[in-house]
Amino acid sequence: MNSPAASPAPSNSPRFAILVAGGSGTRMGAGRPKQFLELLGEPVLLHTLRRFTEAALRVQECIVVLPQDQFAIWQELCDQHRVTIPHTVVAGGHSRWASVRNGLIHLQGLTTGTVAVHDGVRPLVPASVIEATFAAAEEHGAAIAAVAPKDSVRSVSQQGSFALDRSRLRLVQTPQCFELTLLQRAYQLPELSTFTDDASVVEDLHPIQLVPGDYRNLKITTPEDLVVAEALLRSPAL
Ligand SMILES: Nc1ccn([C@@H]2O[C@H](COP(=O)(O)OP(=O)(O)OP(=O)(O)O)[C@@H](O)[C@H]2O)c(=O)n1
Ligand SMILES: C[C@](O)(CO)[C@H](O)COP(=O)(O)O
Repeated sequence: MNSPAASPAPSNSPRFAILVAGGSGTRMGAGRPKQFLELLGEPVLLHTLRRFTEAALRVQECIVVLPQDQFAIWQELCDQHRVTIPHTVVAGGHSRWASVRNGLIHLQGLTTGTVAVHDGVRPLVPASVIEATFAAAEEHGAAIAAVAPKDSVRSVSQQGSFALDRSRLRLVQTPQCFELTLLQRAYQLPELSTFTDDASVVEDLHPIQLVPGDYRNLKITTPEDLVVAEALLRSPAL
């Protein structure tokens, strides 16, 4: 059931970011979790954290979600790279959903504000996309970044495959921003295997606004993504 659009948040309403980095990076197949692999000499997660701490974004607190057994590695990396960016580290869970929920537990008790959930392994997200997604969520309650597919798309089954109308499809990115109490309510519902992102957790409670994402905002998933990400980071346009 969809509830009516939230009333717009005031422009000084607090903003929070949950950066989920609790995964194990099986598709990357590297010796260490992909959030700690280096891009231009710095960990992927550090690039991501920096994106959310640009002053103009007014993010009050960044919560980094990591597997508990990786806290020490992250601390070592922060020491090694002299990281002074304030952030809170919270333990991850058995799935992305559980990691987001743990991030939200840290914000328990707060009743106002907007929260961005972002993959710790999307280090190239432009500040303009973060700002636009926060602003849309502050106006409408729930907003996510997405881009149109560039390739043709087919639906496959054991019977064969057929073409889909790509003009009706969008590829979903993060950040995904929500009015804090809406996201808290959505994450009190039971976990479903169909949840692949936060919009799928929220959509039965509230309509989701789509905000133009960015093709450079790739998710580091397989080894070639690292090569592309480094090339993009070197390009002056980002
Ligand atoms: N238990 C989990 C699983 C995933 N994530 C995070 O969710 C984001 C998107 O997930 P994905 O790219 O699938 O990361 P991994 O789960 O690490 O990768 P893989 O599926 O290849 O194992 C990543 O930032 C990942 O760290 C998380 O916080 N907690
Ligand atoms: C949240 C996400 O990045 C949006 O595209 C994506 O759904 C994560 O999926 P994954 O299966 O964890 O890679």
